Amino acid sequence: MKIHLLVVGKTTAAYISDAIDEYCRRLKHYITFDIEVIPELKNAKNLSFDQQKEKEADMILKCLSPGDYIVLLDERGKEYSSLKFSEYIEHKMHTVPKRLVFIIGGPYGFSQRIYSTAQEKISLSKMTFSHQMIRMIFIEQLYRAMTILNNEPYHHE
Ligand SMILES: C[S@@+](CC[C@H](N)C(=O)[O-])C[C@H]1O[C@@H](n2cnc3c(N)ncnc32)[C@H](O)[C@@H]1O
Repeated sequence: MKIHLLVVGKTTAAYISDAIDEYCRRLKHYITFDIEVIPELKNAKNLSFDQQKEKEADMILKCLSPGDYIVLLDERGKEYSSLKFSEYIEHKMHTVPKRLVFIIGGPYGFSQRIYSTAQEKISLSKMTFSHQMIRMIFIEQLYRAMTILNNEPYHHE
C-alpha cells in the first residue's frame, strides 16, 4: 500500500514546508508516501466560495484513480487517539491494495461531490486548522503512527 496526500494549494510558509520536508524525510524510512498539490485557482477573487469548491473538486477528482481508498480530513470526521490511528493505519496496510489517499480541502472545505466520493472522514480535532497547518499536523501524526507500529520511542503515553 502507498499513502498519498492530496492538498489544495501549495504550501506557502517556509516554517510549514520545512516541517513537512523533515517529516516526509523521516516517513520514507517506513512507507511509500507522497504529496500531490492541486494548484490554487487563478481567478479565485471572482468566484463564490461554492464555485471555488466546485472547481477544486474537478481538479481533485482528476487526481484520483480506480481502486484508491479515499479518506477526507475533515473536522466533522471520526476522531482517533494517536495509538488508535496507528492501528487504523496498520489495518489499512493489510486491506488497501493500492493507494490510501488522504485529502485536505481548500480554505472553504470540500464540495458535496468530494464528500460523496470518499469512503471515510477523519478529524484531527474538533477545532478547525488552516488548510496549510493541517498538512503539517497530519504528516507528523502519520510519522507518529509509524513509530508506534515499529515500537520506537517517539510516542509516550
Ligand atoms: C480551513 S479548513 C475548511 C473549513 C471549512 N469551513 C469546512 O467547513 O470544511 C481547510 C481544510 O483543512 C482540513 N482541516 C481543518 N481542520 C481540520 C481538523 N480539525 N481535522 C481534519 N481536517 C481539518 C480540512 O481538510 C478542511 O477542508
